[in-house]
Amino acid sequence: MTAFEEFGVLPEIAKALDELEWSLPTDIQAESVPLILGGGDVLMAAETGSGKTAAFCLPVIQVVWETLKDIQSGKLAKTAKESTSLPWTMSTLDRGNAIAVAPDGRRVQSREQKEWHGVRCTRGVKSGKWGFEATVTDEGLCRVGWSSLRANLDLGTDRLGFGFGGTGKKSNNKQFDNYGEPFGKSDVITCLIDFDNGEIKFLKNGVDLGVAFRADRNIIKEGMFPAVVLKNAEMDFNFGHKPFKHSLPAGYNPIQTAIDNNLAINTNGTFDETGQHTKIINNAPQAIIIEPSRELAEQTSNQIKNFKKHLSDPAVRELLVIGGVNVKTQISELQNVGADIIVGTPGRLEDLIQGGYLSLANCRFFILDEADGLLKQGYTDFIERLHKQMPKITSDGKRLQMIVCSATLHAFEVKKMAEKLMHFPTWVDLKGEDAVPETVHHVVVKIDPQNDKSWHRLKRRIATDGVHAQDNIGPGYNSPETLSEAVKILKGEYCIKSIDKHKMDRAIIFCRTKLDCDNLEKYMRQIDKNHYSCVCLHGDRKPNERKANLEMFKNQQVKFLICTDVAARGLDISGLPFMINVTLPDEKSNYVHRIGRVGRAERMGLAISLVSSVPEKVWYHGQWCPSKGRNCWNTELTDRKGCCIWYNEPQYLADIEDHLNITITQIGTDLEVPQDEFEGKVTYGEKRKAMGSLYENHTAQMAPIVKELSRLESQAQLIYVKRHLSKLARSY
Ligand SMILES: Nc1ncnc2c1ncn2[C@@H]1O[C@H](COP(=O)(O)OP(=O)(O)OP(=O)(O)O)[C@@H](O)[C@H]1O
Repeated sequence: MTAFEEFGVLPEIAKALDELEWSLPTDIQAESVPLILGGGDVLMAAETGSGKTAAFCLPVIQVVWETLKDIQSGKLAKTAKESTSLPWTMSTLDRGNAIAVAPDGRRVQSREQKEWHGVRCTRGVKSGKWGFEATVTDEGLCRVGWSSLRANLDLGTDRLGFGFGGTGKKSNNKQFDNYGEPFGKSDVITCLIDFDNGEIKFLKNGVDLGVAFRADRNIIKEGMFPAVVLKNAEMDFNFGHKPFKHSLPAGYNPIQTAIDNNLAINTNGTFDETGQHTKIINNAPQAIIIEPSRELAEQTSNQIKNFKKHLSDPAVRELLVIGGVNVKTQISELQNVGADIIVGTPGRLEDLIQGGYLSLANCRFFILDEADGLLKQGYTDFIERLHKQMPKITSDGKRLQMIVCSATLHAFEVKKMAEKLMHFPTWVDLKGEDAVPETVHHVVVKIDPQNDKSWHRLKRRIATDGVHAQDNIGPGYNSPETLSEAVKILKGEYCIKSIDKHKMDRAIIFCRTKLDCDNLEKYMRQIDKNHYSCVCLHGDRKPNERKANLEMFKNQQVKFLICTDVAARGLDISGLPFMINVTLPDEKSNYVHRIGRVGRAERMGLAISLVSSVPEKVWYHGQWCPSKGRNCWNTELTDRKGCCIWYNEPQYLADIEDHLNITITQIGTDLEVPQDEFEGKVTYGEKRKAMGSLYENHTAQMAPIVKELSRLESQAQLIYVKRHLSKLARSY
């Protein structure tokens, strides 16, 4: 049995992992895989390169395959029917689409903040005197009571439903009147119905609040069912499966004891109407994985292909849905071949869903990779819209699982979203804060045009972004504009110097703008197109070119990949030894992601950031820029409706250090990187050799101590034996 199988992974998937020479799960995989297989919502925070992709892909593929297998064998239809026909639980069929019912059917939760969502019980009563208890288990708004099967799920808004709300109002047919008193978290509401007198009343924590409704007998005789409607709230129900907290008034019985003529069955929602999970529908996948960039989506999709390759009968169908690819091909694939797992970017996913080509009706896994990045890019509404359309409980009684991951998950936006959308989520958080892996050596070098005046006399230099084209600048000036231009020129030089100094033959280089990338690409090619062979990856390059460039870099046909933050997250380039930040990212979390392109899968990596010591005036084209940056020459500052800002890099560096709670090593302009005090000399791109040698050292260091301990141990034993013997001698 492989180590992965011990964590519950199917042998067929474990075989694929074995072929990839993955012998052990990484820490994040060991913690997350069992949680996801067990049905939980998970927030997965772990360093870059720690194997998060497999941590969610493996269990998702497995559950999807097992579900397909059950559907194929007809087992699912049977279990689904059994689970929803459980007596005296809240129904998974007769409920609003944003209300979750816990697996035992007795706790319900809605995280929808703007709308009410209701649910009814699987059983009801049509004569006699009955009661049940509902306990408020979380803050929020709730209304609980009785309704007939024909009533609106928004309890109390039509003639057929009778509710008592937390604000201290009773309601029927949209008429809200004061009743009893308000209730909230931890309060227990007993709901009572007396068919003989047509009375409905409530107790709060055992105190009788009096008759709330005298109901029309013609209505209640159809059968009345326990019902609740929630707005961002949670309630727990006891129909009599355990002792009530407060005894029922005389003459009333626990509703669960109703039988025969007293009993009514909830027939709302049948499998033929809603139970799509019992059949395979081509365009209704079981899992949606959202990635922030096309490259990352493609990478995840490739990983899935690798992991599932030995799963057959039925095969798991996965589909990549990204922009830049013909949409008609994707639609035809969805309609004709179908997909069980979809990996996509937000734009194209939205198009397919809006167009009705992709249905979320069977979705049971909603996965946000690089979740903080997606939220910061403004996809909050999109994510909420999709979540709203997904059933919170599938008709076979399984809960929608949401999995959210990133190396920088400790962001306000993520916590807010988790509170709103996730149900009882577990944080798998290996460090408790955003952190840089030990395998990444990251340093900064200060670029100071006042100290390093080499920019005065350069014969050949990088083309700059043109921000100072209209300014009076030059070596004779000492203006901020001159220094800003000088920094841009010097950064080109230091980038080349870094490559030469560390004999880099493979590196990813991050620039702030697409224009900066293009300029650096031209400059490197101009110096020596073979020695500095390079390609660009940024949003202005055509999808095919982006793809081809990344492939060329991965296959080592070119040495350098120059990119914007579009490539900051997630890209996994095997054994990449070096990265250079020509400018620090505007968004501090992206520092962690950018430098995390090296030092992955236990290989060592070096990240050098060039940080200007003076302010640099740079482009900043906002929504207001009519050309969105193309050929824009508005060098006014943004507060004057222009398209430039003064970039304060030392401040960005301080923010990053503050966020990571570290001081990043500063190296001199000779770019010499000090040896690591533990690792000694490191070969970047290689696995940590230190593991072996350090261990040997460690053994040598420990040897005299172990010897001394062993001497003391035998001395202690001798003393004990001597004492024991002399004691024995004395007793005889
Ligand atoms: N159990 C394992 N054994 C060996 N290699 C692994 C294992 N798990 C993952 N890897 C490899 O580690 C590398 C990093 O994995 P992955 O891309 O999933 O990292 P990540 O945590 O998602 O990083 P990022 O935060 O940068 O997206 C990949 O090359 C992957 O193939």
